[in-house]
Amino acid sequence: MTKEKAADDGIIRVRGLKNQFGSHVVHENLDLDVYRGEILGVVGGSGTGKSVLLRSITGLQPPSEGTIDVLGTNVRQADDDTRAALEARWGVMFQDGALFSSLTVRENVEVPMRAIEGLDPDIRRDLADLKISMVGLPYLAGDKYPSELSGGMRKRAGLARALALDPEIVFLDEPTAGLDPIGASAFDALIRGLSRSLGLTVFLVTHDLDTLHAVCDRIAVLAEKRVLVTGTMHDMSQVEHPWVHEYFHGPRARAAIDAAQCDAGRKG
Ligand SMILES: Nc1ncnc2c1ncn2[C@@H]1O[C@H](COP(=O)(O)OP(=O)(O)OP(=O)(O)O)[C@@H](O)[C@H]1O
Repeated sequence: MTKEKAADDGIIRVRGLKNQFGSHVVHENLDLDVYRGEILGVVGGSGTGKSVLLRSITGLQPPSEGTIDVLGTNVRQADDDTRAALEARWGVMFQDGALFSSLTVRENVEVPMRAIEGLDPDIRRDLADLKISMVGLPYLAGDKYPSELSGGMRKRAGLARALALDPEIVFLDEPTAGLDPIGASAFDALIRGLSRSLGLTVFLVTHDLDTLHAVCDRIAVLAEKRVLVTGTMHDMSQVEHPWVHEYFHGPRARAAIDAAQCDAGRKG
């Protein structure tokens, strides 16, 4: 996947985005393209506005300025019906899974499906169980409440809910945060496998260098209130900007490169 992708492959197109809270300008003149079928990793220092960007694209955080097109629809100008139809074509997984604590995992996954008129409850239940198994949770997890699950299982449940309506795009906010390294690698493999098998486009906010190596086709770096640079991991290693250089050449970056090479060696 390269920066020269054809414009009609663009599935998300952000132009001139501005987000401001009081006098605090988080984004200014931010442009970003996400291409169909790719896994885009969004990185940047703490407070650079990665989550705000995700929330702007998904309509949860109305920006001060700019245009946001998703799947050919201008998100900011869409009427309620158009927005509802659009929201059915994407799924969002928030950091903590954002599950309803009073519902079982299966009931949580069924929540987005309740918007489908005339869907038989038994079929809805079966579909929810299918999503639960797709994310690698044991069958019995469907009957459990979020509080009865480990952090990693809750994240998987959150992903199952994001996949409830067979979306074309999934937005993931720090999916591996708080997981141990083995759990994080397993989650990386799950994201990669689902993206490839379902043809999903993935917008993935992360701090996790291992995830960038293992999962992402392309990286977008947020700095100086905008998307400073986009490209492959290899492209990132050539960028001279101080934050980008430190992030992609620091001790953690070297450890992640060693781990990725080790993994490639095992597979090869
Ligand atoms: N609703 C809000 N009201 C006021 N300020 C906000 C609001 N949402 C976000 N911000 C501010 O916007 C900035 C960007 O926040 P955001 O959570 O997007 O950063 P981030 O890059 O995701 O950070 P981190 O990597 O630490 O999660 C922060 O300074 C935050 O305090």
